[in-house]
Amino acid sequence: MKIMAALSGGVDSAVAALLLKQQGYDVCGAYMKTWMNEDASSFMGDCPWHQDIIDAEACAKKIGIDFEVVDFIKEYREQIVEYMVDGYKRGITPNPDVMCNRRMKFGKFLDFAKSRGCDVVATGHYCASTENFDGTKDLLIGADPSKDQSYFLAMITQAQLQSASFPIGSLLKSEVREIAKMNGLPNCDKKDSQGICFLGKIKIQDFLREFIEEKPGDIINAEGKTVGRHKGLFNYTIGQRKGIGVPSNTDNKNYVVVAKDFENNVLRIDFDSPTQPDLWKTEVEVENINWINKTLSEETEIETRVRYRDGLVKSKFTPLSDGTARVEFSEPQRAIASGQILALYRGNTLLGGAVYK
Ligand SMILES: Nc1ncnc2c1ncn2[C@@H]1O[C@H](COP(=O)(O)OP(=O)(O)OP(=O)(O)O)[C@@H](O)[C@H]1O
Repeated sequence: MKIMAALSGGVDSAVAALLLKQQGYDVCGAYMKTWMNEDASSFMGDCPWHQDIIDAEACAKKIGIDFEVVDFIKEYREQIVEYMVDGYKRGITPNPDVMCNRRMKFGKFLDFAKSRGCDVVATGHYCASTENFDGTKDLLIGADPSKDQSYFLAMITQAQLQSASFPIGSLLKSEVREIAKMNGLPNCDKKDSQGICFLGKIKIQDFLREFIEEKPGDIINAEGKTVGRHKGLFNYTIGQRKGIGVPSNTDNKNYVVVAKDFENNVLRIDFDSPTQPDLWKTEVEVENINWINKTLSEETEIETRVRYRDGLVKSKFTPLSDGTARVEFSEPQRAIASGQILALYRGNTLLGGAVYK
């Protein structure tokens, strides 16, 4: 079996490649050049990708595997950047990191790996997979609770999982760094990447401003009174407290964004309280449901993760006749935005994902 390691220049993917090599697999490595690398550099200024390629190549050399840089700039623009900009233009909140796994890393990049004679793509994600008796695979939560990245894989398919390897999923981050140090990987002290993978330190609003015309409109409070002007709805997130620009007229109560009324170009705000019905939801509808292995076609008690950094919540999943589903949470969940991803779990197993309607 030949494996292509997706090397980002970071320590996690370098250790993933190293472990596979040490286990005796035939491994090669590649860095995926995304849209950020060229198109965006004009308005994003200094980007760390030059260093990432240098680091990825230096690690490959140290591990003793072939390395190449693949140009996916056009594909990334079509598959991820356009999906994201288009979503914000329609008033929803897309999730480019989740889509990057489905469409790029285990989509275009996997196709490329196959064209190079590889059967599997290995990444440095903190998650794991196991094989069942019937040959299907399940995707499991990573062993390091503070690093688990299974959420980002909620929209991958069984076929993609069959061609995926997650060599560091059973390790803690501290162990990964230790392995990198012990084996002299040149990036062993490199800081972890943060934020949306292709934006790095750039604020999403600054990025979107390049593509979406800012349409100012009214800010309306719970009594229906216009209390200010917003700068364009894409600049705001449900649940946001800071930067609304409307001072609170009541002691000890702060305004929060509770809804983005896209049709009327209105930003709705209210006081932040656990009983605010737009802000706190015990029930949501989801669409575009993806099952990684088995489909749940009946009402089932499962766990869900509302967003990446959140814990698991006990939930009742009820499929509806039109391919959508209703999800009832055991306790209210804050600031759910349409277009974002709800990850579906049972115990340690990631069942799949769905998009908030
Ligand atoms: N530009 C890239 N080229 C190739 N593979 C990539 C690239 N960016 C990310 N990956 C792969 O996807 C995995 C998860 O990406 P993420 O951006 O979350 O990195 P990470 O968790 O910080 O890991 P790392 O330390 O390897 O950068 C990486 O471990 C790597 O295998």
